[in-house]
Amino acid sequence: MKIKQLDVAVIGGGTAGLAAYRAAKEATDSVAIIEGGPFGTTCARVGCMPSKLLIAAAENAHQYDKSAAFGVHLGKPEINGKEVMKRVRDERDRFVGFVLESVDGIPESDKIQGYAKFIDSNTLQVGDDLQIQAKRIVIATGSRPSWPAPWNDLGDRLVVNDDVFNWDDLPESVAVFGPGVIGLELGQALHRLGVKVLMFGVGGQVGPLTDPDVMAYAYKTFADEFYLDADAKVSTVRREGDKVYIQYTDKQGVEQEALVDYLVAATGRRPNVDKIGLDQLDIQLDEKGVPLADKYTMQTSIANIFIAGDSSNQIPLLHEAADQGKIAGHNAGVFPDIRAGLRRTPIAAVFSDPQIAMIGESYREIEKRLGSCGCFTTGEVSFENQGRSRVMLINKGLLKVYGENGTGRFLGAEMTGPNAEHLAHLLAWAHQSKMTVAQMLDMPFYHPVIEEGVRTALRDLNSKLHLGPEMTQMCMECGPGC
Ligand SMILES: Cc1cc2nc3c(=O)[nH]c(=O)nc-3n(C[C@H](O)[C@H](O)[C@H](O)COP(=O)(O)OP(=O)(O)OC[C@H]3O[C@@H](n4cnc5c(N)ncnc54)[C@H](O)[C@@H]3O)c2cc1C
Ligand SMILES: NC(=O)c1ccc[n+]([C@@H]2O[C@H](COP(=O)([O-])OP(=O)(O)OC[C@H]3O[C@@H](n4cnc5c(N)ncnc54)[C@H](O)[C@@H]3O)[C@@H](O)[C@H]2O)c1
Repeated sequence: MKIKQLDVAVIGGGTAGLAAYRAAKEATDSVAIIEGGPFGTTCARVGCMPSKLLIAAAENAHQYDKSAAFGVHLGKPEINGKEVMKRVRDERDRFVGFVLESVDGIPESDKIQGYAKFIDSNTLQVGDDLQIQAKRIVIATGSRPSWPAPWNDLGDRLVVNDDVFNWDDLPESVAVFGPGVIGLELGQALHRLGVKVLMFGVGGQVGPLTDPDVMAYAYKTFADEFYLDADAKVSTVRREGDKVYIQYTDKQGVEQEALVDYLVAATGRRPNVDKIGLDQLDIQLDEKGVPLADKYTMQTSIANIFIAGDSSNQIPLLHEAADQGKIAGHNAGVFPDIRAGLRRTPIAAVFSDPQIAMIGESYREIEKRLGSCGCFTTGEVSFENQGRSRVMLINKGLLKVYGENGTGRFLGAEMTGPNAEHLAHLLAWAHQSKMTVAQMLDMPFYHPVIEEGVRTALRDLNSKLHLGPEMTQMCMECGPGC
């Protein structure tokens, strides 16, 4: 058995692991990163980037549906599935290439290929013939898709996001299970690219939303475009030849049968911490078996072990993985003199159409914290009559903004609607700056822009907080349709 001594060992060479490696390296030269699979990151290989590439193709195909309303008749698009998937794969490979270039810049002696498992809180077994003795360890092992075990009988007809981005061609039909973030993004994109899509959820949940009004709006909008039952009653799922047979009761209560090419499982992801030997450690775990960690230091209940990224089960998003990795790596490097790192205002965007965004505290969190004392108020705007959105024919959406009674502090927002990815940044920056609703309204707003919709929601909120004047409907002082 080969023994390697290190100050810091980072398990996992994804976004969080690479950030942790770099941060730890600033404090000590004795750092290594252990990767069990290929380098390249989930984001670039099978996550953020290929999903946005597929969506970009779908948005282009969708222009055809929209243009006639402007009097512009483009003709029915011919969608070449092979070309669509080739661009997705080629561009995906470019993004992976950029990551690999940066990994190439890491000295070979700092990179260890193999799957790591804890033997004790300072020792890792990597493969059969290497043991690493590390003073500090960062767990950055990411997450993987999870699905109900009986679906394994579908064999290669059961696919997850990783498989979709490797397709050579588009299939004719799919059933997407899980109208969460991945399900909505992939399912709607496939639908717009001409694939027949059935989408099934459980319990009525749509996307990551927690505000019931915004969720109901989003549900109706997506269900108007393709078959979506967010609280589906599916009685049979089985393989039939090269197809998947599905029996379900539709939203009208009628028994239906469908044969589709694939079942796309988008039923959530689980942190990769179940096979890394945590049972060898006396470490505190949450109800899902994930090590508990301080959100500001990323330190677990074992002082020399840190965790970052999707494996921490905190906020499974790319920028959070990078931030957490930096914090965990820095603290592993300077241990025991650890520091609280910067945690930014939460921001999340779903790249569906209309997009979905959440900023700051969610409605559910605010309701739990302030609901019983009646200490918060909600303002809202519908984008249906919002001027700029109507001009562009993207006038679908609802934005709800939440403010604290008395102080007028902006607490958070949930929305589905046009340009949500951009509006979310405005709102998140205001939230992180701890602005009040009145201060946000002091900021400039151009005309005619979609941001004027945000101003309407903030005015509504300020008025309901009894901090601003009554709302004037159809006010003309800032231009038509503001
Ligand atoms: C389809 C999809 C779309 C997404 N879109 C977005 C988006 O638009 N915006 C956004 O912010 N986020 C998005 N995400 C989420 C984002 O991709 C993740 O939050 C982020 O990539 C997590 O990074 P990570 O470093 O924690 O994990 P990873 O990048 O997965 O890295 C973990 C690494 O650890 C390795 N590993 C695991 N176990 C071991 C072990 N025992 N030993 C050694 N190595 C090990 C793995 O091989 C892997 O390389 C998306 C995710 C998916 C799946
Ligand atoms: N745009 C983005 O930022 C982006 C895009 C994709 C993924 N992500 C990240 O990846 C994470 C995982 O995404 P996800 O979509 O897999 O998880 P998710 O938790 O967002 O959605 C899973 C959905 O599946 C449903 N579900 C669970 N079991 C089911 C079953 N048996 N049948 C039908 N539906 C079922 C759940 O109710 C939920 O709606 C997200 O939380 C997000 O952090 C982010």
